[in-house]
Amino acid sequence: MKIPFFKYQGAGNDFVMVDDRTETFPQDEKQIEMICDRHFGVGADGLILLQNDDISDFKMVYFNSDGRQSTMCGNGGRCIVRFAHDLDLIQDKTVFQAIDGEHEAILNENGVELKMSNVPEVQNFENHLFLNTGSPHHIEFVQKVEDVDVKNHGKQIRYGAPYFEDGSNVNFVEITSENSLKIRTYERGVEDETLACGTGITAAVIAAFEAGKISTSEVNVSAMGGELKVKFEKNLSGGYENIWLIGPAEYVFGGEIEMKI
Ligand SMILES: N[C@H](CCC[C@H](N)C(=O)O)C(=O)O
Repeated sequence: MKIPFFKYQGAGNDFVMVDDRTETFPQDEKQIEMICDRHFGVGADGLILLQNDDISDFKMVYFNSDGRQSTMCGNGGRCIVRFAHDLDLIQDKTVFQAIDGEHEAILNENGVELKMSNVPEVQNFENHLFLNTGSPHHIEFVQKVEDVDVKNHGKQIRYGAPYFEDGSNVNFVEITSENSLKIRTYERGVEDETLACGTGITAAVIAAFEAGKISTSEVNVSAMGGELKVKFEKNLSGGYENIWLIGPAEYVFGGEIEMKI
């Protein structure tokens, strides 16, 4: 079966997008892995289905490049909003459903602004913090992100205690001012460094504020693939809400993929 696809990227985190409002896309792990393969397939960090939803504009279904469905993808969420706009499904505002619930988003001169799930708790350990921004994130602060062996050190943490097979995404963060930081991320399910990770960027900003390393609630983030901004509020019960991930989300090219039913 030939299926049209549309390649999008958000700060270098790239995705194969499929308009699956007919809900006929074969959700087959091996075929999705092959589509995401950078030599034998289209090549992407993940594949995203846009499906109809009863109560909101559309539904997002996310698969990592290992072919397995996974938790929330922040950059993928920003890219599907751009995709929905390009399909004339929405104008410049939307509300859609993802695996972690409802998300608002706005398209404007900043690119796409995506409202992220609330973060009720941040766990603070001796050498790292852990929180879930729609996906699980291990955050370590380092002097210089360019000195980190992200792939090997990230893999060790991702598969080590207490994460094991389920794993976590692993972020190395360098504070560059009281309202800016640099980040590099090892992504679970891609099993490599990606050029940006939206839920990771969000987690890094919240962890930096929680650890007293930044003092503002609007933070500029430099990822390997581009610049993003995170805005948030800390609430009276110690959690975080009204969290927005802001940055570019662009169409790259389209084509057709051959799939076995
Ligand atoms: N690899 C992540 C999901 C995608 C996260 C990332 N691409 C983002 O932009 O948030 C996981 O399995 O937890």
